[in-house]
Amino acid sequence: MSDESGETAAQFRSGFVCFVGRPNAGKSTLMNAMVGDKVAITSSRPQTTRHAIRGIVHRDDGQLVVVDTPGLHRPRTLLGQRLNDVVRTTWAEVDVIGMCIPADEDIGPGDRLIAGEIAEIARTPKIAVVTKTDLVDDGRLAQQLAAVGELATEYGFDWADVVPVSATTGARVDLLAELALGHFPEGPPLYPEGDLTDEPEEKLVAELVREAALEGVRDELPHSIAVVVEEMIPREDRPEDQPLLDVHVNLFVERESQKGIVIGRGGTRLRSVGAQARTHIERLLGTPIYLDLHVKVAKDWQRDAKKLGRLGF
Ligand SMILES: Nc1nc2c(ncn2[C@@H]2O[C@H](COP(=O)(O)OP(=O)(O)OP(=O)(O)O)[C@@H](O)[C@H]2O)c(=O)[nH]1
Repeated sequence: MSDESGETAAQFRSGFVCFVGRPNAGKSTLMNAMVGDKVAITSSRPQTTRHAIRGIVHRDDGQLVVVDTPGLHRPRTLLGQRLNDVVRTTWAEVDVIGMCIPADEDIGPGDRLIAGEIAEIARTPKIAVVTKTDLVDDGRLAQQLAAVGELATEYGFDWADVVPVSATTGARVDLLAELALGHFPEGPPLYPEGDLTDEPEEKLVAELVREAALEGVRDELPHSIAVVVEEMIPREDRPEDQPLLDVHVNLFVERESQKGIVIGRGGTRLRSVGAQARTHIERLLGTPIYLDLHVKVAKDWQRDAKKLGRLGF
C-alpha cells in the first residue's frame, strides 16, 4: 500500500495471542494491562482463571485479540483435566504464544512442563514474556533472561522475542503488543472498535462475583467456588432516569461446611462480597444494580461431569 508521499504505509495486522504460564505467573494482570481495562479477574491465589477470556487491544497499526488461559498444571480432578484441555486447544489456534515467566521466581518444573508442550507446536512463534520485572533488580533480571534463553534451547526451539515487562508499572507492555503484532498476518480488525472483550456480560458479572468471593478465603475453598448468573432483568416501574438492574447470582460451593465460611457470621462476609462485587459490576455495566446473592451447595461439583456442565464448564 502506498500513501501520497510514495512511501509504503504499514499494513494493518490482526490476530490472536495467548499467554501461557504456570499459575500465578501474571497472565491475567498482563492481559488487563494490555487491554487497559479489567477484563480478566486476578488474584494472588493460583488457578484463578478458568475460561479462555479474550481481551481486545486496539492500535493504529493493528488489533490484538488476547486469549487468557488457565494455568497448566498436573490435574487432580475432572475440572483440572478440563482446564488443561482448554489450554491445549487454545494454543493450537493462536498466531502467537506468549509464555509468561515471573522475573522473581526460579524456573521450575511447571515452566519446563509448559516449555516442553509448546515446543511441540512448531510453526507458532513463541515470545518469552518475563513478568513482574518491578520486583527484581537489573542483575537478577539479566540472570532470568539468560535462564529463559536456556529453557528454549533445552527443548529445542527458539524464542521469536524475549520481552521483560511489568504489568504493574506498565513497563514495555506496549512493546510486547508491538512485537506480537509483528508476527500477525495482515488483515482487517476482527472486532468492532471499542469492544474490549467478546465475553458475554453475564460471564463477566459472574467472574466479578467470584473474584470478590475469593478474597480472604483459604486452602481448598477457592477451587470449590463456582458462580452462575441466573438472571439480569431491569426493574419495572422505575423512573427513566433512575434505572435499576436486578442481578440474581448463585454462588456454589462443594460442601455444607463451606457454605458457612462464605456466608460468614450473621452473613457479614457475604454482605461484603456483595458490596465489593456490586461496585465492580456497576462500573462494568454502567448502571446501578441490585445484587441478589445466594450460596448453594453443589456437592463435589468439581468431580461430577453433569454438575460441571450445568456450571458452565
Ligand atoms: N509486582 C507485580 N505483581 C504482579 C505483576 N503482574 C501480576 N502480579 C501479581 O501476581 C499475582 C498473580 O497474577 P495473575 O495475573 O492473577 O496471574 P495468572 O498467571 O493469571 O494466574 P492464574 O489465573 O492462576 O493462572 C497477583 O497477585 C498479581 O497482582 C507485576 O507486573 N508486578
